[in-house]
Amino acid sequence: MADLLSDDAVTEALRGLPGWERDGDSIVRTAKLPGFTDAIAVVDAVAVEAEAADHHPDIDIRYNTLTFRLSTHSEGGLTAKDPDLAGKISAAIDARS
Ligand SMILES: C[C@H](O)[C@H](O)[C@H]1CNC2=NC(N)=NC(=O)C2=N1
Repeated sequence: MADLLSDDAVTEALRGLPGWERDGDSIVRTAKLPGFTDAIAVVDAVAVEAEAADHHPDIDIRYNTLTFRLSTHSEGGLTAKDPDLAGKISAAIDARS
């Protein structure tokens, strides 16, 4: 169980997450990597983080461009789990950009 974030809390969290935007009940980031294998390496690193957090992003893979979408399905919106994992996804992107 995790509490839904207020609109202000979401705005505040996104201030510390460059590249992430709110889309309704989700936060979303698209990132272009140098190539396909870099993109897959990011997905692989994110899979490890997602399993550790028991929190899983929707991932769209288009050649070297990844789109991550985060929402807490069990709560029907955004909780602290979403910006937490967003930060880890951004670190995985930065490490391979
Ligand atoms: C049973 C398991 O803990 C749940 O299904 C987890 C798994 N991963 C999840 N991921 C996301 N994004 N939202 C959830 O509510 C969620 N629930």
